[in-house]
Amino acid sequence: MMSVVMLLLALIYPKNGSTRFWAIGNSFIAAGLLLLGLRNHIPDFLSIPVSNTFITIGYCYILAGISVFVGRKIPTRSLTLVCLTLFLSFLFFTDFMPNLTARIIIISLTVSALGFASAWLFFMDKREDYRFLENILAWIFILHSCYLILRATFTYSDTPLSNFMDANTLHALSFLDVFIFSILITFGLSFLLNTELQAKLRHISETDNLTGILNRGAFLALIRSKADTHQYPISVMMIDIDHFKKINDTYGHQMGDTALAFTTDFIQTQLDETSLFGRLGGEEFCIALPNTTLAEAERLAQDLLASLSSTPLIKDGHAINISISIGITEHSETMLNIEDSLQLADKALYKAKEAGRNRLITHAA
Ligand SMILES: Nc1nc2c(ncn2[C@@H]2O[C@H](COP(=O)(O)OP(=O)(O)OP(=O)(O)O)[C@@H](O)[C@H]2O)c(=O)[nH]1
Repeated sequence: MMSVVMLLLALIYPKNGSTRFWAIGNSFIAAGLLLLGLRNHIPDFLSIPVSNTFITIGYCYILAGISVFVGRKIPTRSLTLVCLTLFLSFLFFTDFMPNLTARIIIISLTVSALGFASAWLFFMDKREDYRFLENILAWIFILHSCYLILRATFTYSDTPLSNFMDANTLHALSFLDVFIFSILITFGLSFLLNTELQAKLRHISETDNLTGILNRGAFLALIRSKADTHQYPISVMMIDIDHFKKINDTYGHQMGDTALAFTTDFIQTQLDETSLFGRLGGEEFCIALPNTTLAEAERLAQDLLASLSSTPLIKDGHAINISISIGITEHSETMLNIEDSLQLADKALYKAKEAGRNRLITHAA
């Protein structure tokens, strides 16, 4: 049933690489358990080596899906080696030296190792959006793996088993363990997909698709939240590209777009990670610098003006000089709201345009 859920998710999210791996993984585990349950009704080859290899392949696929999800390379070679080794050792302990105890220990330790590796991958993922769910999933894998180690240890110290179907409660509980594990993991992974989808939607709704920086709405929301957390003084820089219409008119709209992206990238390289940078619309941008005085912001603006005007955009055989005008103000505790400060910076920008462009004007309170 859980593999059907995963297959449905893979159909709903066809572009998501991890879902496909998880769906295939769950299907292999389900097929392996089915073959295992048909013991005494089908040839031993199918109900022992093949079934256990299927289960192992299933866990390998789940681990591969997690690797894709967390942005790591799939350890294809190691996983293939694990499956091959398990298959051959199961063949050996089924046909050449039948030994149920050895088989239980091998499958338990193999699956628990894959479980620990999966948990490790989740723990190593540092993305905040997924932290909570990934920790829960990691612990589900760890608990499942610990149970399997317990099973291997008991099997090793217990009297040798001759028939799996006559095995004690710990072995019988394995079916329950896999059942509960599959349910928890399927739900956990689908919640994770949902969180990923939400994060993608949020990113799309907050990002300006031409420049990749914050759009107007997201920028204003973020700057308001910085003001709420009292990261004073917050210096605000309103920036507008000079004679941008001329670039569009002379070189075409596409070159205009390139100039916007070029200017954005240029400015972004001059900012540190505490700065907020957004495109307010057209060729107008805004930078908010929390915990930055007016004097520090002015220094940064001067550097920007000087370096941008001496770095032409080179494209299609053209060298286009781009300059910007900047209006700056400082938002302090005594001011009513951040929108007023943005307006003051905008007025200063207007003055910079009037004064001849390619300059900065400060609005001092
Ligand atoms: N290529 C391109 N052009 C845009 C975009 N958004 C706005 N524009 C154009 O930007 C131009 C802005 O022109 P103006 O507001 O007259 O300003 P300007 O030519 O930069 O002159 P000043 O600001 O006074 O220096 C308009 O022609 C808009 O059509 C965009 O996303 N891509």
